[in-house]
Amino acid sequence: MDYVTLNNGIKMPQLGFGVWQVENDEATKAVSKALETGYRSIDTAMIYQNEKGVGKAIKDSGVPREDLFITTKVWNSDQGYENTLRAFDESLERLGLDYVDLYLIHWPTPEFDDYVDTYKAMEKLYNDGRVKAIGVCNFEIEHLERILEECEVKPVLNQVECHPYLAQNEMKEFCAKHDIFVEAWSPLDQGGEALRDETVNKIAETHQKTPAQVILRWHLQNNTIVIPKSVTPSRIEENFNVFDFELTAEEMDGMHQLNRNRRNGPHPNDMNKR
Ligand SMILES: NC(=O)C1=CN([C@@H]2O[C@H](COP(=O)(O)OP(=O)(O)OC[C@H]3O[C@@H](n4cnc5c(N)ncnc54)[C@H](OP(=O)(O)O)[C@@H]3O)[C@@H](O)[C@H]2O)C=CC1
Ligand SMILES: O=C1CO[C@H](CO)[C@@H](O)[C@@H]1O
Repeated sequence: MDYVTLNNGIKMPQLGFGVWQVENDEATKAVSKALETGYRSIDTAMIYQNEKGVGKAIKDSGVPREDLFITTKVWNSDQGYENTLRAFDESLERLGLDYVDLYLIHWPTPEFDDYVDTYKAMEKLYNDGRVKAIGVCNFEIEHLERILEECEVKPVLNQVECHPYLAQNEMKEFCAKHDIFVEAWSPLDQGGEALRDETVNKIAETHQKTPAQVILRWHLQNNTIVIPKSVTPSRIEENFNVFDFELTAEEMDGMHQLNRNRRNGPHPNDMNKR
């Protein structure tokens, strides 16, 4: 397992495990399998409604708390200073933890213009030692610039949709300049088209690996943090088994050519649902 060092000195596994669209009981099973396999970073959110199931797997696993890296997120309807503090307490209780490693704003919802207040509540949680790191999701460069100008604690990462068909090159460049990691959500294109891509499949054949492993390797070699989701035990293992091969510069270049700026999720400026 490779770790990255975030801009506040905290270490985070570069490969983690996502649990969107997994209900509590199934989340307990999937996270238990992931922890057994060796994953140490789990990505959930209040809106996934599975923090309890995730918490149960953590508790049952017996893995020491300090070896785990647990991420959850404040949902759109909980934004604002006081709401965020309350939502955080509720998430912590559902998870059965006394701190989380990373707390993220789920969407900027720019029409409501309260992500700066939300972030300031997260700074309080950070300064009080209740979260080890804070960051954002789905922020555009203009949103990040406001946080960098108006707040004191730099976000450690921006979690955005990213896969070979949505490479996020501009965001990667901006984040690298500011010592902020990009974390890829839907890193496997939600199990869709990118896994069937001809270039990806040819590279997979060369290395005797699967298309998913090749895509995860591309993310890792781009210095991106990844959180693939699966409820299938064999895929949970497959997605973890990506540290014994490397893509060549030429293969990386071939993968970079696949970008077509094609999203599965909404554009962040269009996500203003509360
Ligand atoms: N901040 C945000 O706004 C968002 C964050 N996220 C986070 O990112 C995580 C990952 O993104 P997600 O959208 O779930 O999509 P992923 O790109 O991780 O793809 C998950 C899908 O791919 C399938 N899959 C997994 N591994 C393989 C494999 N090796 N071969 C073939 N198919 C595979 C899974 O099927 P199966 O489970 O049946 O095995 C599932 O259908 C989420 O779970 C969540 O934690 C996601 C969306 C938005
Ligand atoms: O993480 C995510 C998955 O769930 C949400 C919807 O329920 C999405 O909006 C979000 O991007």
